Amino acid sequence: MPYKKLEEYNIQVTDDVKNRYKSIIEELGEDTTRDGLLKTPERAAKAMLFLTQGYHQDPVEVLKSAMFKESYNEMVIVKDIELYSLCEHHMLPFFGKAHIAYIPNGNIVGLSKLPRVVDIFARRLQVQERLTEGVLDCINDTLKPQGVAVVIEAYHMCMMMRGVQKQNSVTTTSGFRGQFEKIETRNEFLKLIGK
Ligand SMILES: Nc1nc2c(ncn2[C@@H]2O[C@H](COP(=O)(O)OP(=O)(O)OP(=O)(O)O)[C@@H](O)[C@H]2O)c(=O)[nH]1
Ligand SMILES: [Zn+2]
Repeated sequence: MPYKKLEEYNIQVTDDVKNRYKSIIEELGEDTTRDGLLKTPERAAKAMLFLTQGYHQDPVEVLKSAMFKESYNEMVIVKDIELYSLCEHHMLPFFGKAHIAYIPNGNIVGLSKLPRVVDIFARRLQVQERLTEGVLDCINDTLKPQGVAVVIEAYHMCMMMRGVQKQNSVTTTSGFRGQFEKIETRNEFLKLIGK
């Protein structure tokens, strides 16, 4: 699929999706002809298409579009990348931060591309574990660095608003490849992100 910048993404809402949202709202007991709800099926459909636009975007293309030959071979860290995703079990948001590090192996990548890759994987129906591995493997396979590390910390609305109703529990997932499999490199990264 061709690489488009997120802001250029053209979202099409079909009447079919709109009508399905309308039926759901009516099933919930609401009146879809009242003023406030008239445009809600369309708005909801648009919002959901926005939140799942990652299915139409290629993270490999994003990384390849800004890879530069450089001899720098120390750790590069982009931390505190905010992320918003949807859990695939309840289609409720989970949100938090991603921290990414890599050690180049001849190529560096445009820094903004790392948050873009996070967004592409986050804007799909996800579990936090697969989101973490998706970002990790994409960077590892495309950039082929000496090592890559990804840590994600997130709050899950399905555990906050419903279900067990725990407001303060944070889920942390992580993945390490290459040099970061060595304990001292991993510890340096964790120290630099404040963990
Ligand atoms: N591993 C993992 N689990 C998740 C994630 N997001 C949501 N879940 C969990 O997915 C599970 C789905 O379990 P089910 O028992 O089928 O669903 P449920 O009856 O709604 O479960 P409760 O949330 O416990 O009420 C729940 O335990 C959620 O907390 C995630 O990113 N990773
Ligand atoms: Zn859930």
